[in-house]
Amino acid sequence: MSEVRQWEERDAAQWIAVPDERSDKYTRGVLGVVTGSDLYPGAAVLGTEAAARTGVGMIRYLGASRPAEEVLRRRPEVVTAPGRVQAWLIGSGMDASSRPEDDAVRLRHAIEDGTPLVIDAGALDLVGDATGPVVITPHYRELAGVIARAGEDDGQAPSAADIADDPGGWALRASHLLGVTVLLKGHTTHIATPAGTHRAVTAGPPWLATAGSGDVLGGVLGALVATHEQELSGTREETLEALAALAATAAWVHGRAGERASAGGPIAALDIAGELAAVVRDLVTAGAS
Ligand SMILES: NC(=O)C1=CN([C@@H]2O[C@H](COP(=O)(O)OP(=O)(O)OC[C@H]3O[C@@H](n4cnc5c(N)ncnc54)[C@H](OP(=O)(O)O)[C@@H]3O)[C@@H](O)[C@H]2O)[C@@H](O)CC1
Ligand SMILES: Nc1ncnc2c1ncn2[C@@H]1O[C@H](COP(=O)(O)OP(=O)(O)O)[C@@H](O)[C@H]1O
Repeated sequence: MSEVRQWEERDAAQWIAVPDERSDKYTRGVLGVVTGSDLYPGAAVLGTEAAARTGVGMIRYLGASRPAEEVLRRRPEVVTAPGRVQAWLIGSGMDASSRPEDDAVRLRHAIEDGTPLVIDAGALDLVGDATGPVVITPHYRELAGVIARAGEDDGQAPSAADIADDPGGWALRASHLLGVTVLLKGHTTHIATPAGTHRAVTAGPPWLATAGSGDVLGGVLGALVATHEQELSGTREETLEALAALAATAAWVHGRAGERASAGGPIAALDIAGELAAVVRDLVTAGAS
C-alpha cells in the first residue's frame, strides 16, 4: 500500500516559476493548446484564461476556428500562429466520438512532438500514442473509460462508482497500467505516478462541482508544466514525478482559487480563473518567506 502525501501550501509554493531580469516570453515557457470544438467552444476559453492567469510566457492556441475566435475575443494576447512549445494542453471541450479530421491532425501533431502533455476529456483515448511524458486529468467516469480501453489485466474494468469508492487506489492502478502520471479529479484530487507515489489534494469547496471547473484546472496545469521545462527534462521517472508535483500544485491552486471565488457561495467556472493570479501571488510570497 503506498503512502499518501497530502499536498499543502508549502509544497505548492516550491512549484511556481518566478521570472527574473533575464526572462523573456520564450524562456518562461510557451503552452500549446488544442482544446474546444463547435460543441464546446467555452472550454477553450476557460483553459486559456486559466493558463494566462496562472502565468506563462505565451499561449499558442492551435485548435478549431470557432473556439479560436472566442479565445481571441476574450484574450487577445493569445497567439494562433504555430511554433515551438514547451508543453501541450489537449482535449478539454472535445468529443473523441465525433472528432473532425482537422482536430485529429492537430492532436496528432501535439502528441507526436515529444514535449510534455496534459491530456484531458476528449483526447484521453490518445494516451497510448503519446511520445512525450504525460499527465492525464480525468474525472471518475473518464477514468473508467480510459481503464476499459487500456484493458484491465484481470479483464474487469471498474465502473465510475467503483472508482468513487476507492479513487486513490484506482489512480495508482491506472498510472501503473498506462505508464503516465494520473490526476484524478474529485472533492479530494488524487495524483499517482507509475512508480507508485501518491499525492492527495483537498483544497476546494464542493461549489467547485460546476461545468467548466475542470477545464480551468487543465489551463492551470498546462501553464505550470510549460514553465518548468528544466524540471521536466530528467530521466523518465524524474519527469513523471515532477509532473505529479506540478499536477498536485495545479489542484491546490485551483482549489484555493475556488475557495476565494466562493467565499461560501456559488461560483461560475470563470470566477475560479479570476482568482488564480492572486493565489499564485500569495504562493510566491509564501515561497520567498
Ligand atoms: N463550457 C464548456 O465548453 C464545457 C465543456 N465541457 C466539456 O464537455 C465534454 C464532456 O464532459 P462531461 O464531463 O460532461 O462528459 P462525460 O463524462 O461524458 O459525461 C456525460 C455523462 O453524464 C451523464 N449525464 C448527463 N446529463 C446528466 C444529468 N442531467 N443527470 C445525470 N447524469 C447526466 C451522462 O449519463 P446519461 O445521460 O448517458 O445517462 C453521461 O454518463 C468534455 O469535453 C468537457 O471538457 C464541460 O467541461 C462543461 C463545460
Ligand atoms: N465535490 C467537490 N468538491 C470539491 N471539488 C470538486 C468537487 N467535485 C468536483 N470538484 C472539482 O471540480 C472540477 C470538476 O472538473 P470536471 O469534472 O472535469 O468538470 P468539467 O468537465 O465540467 O470542467 C475538478 O477540478 C474537481 O476536482
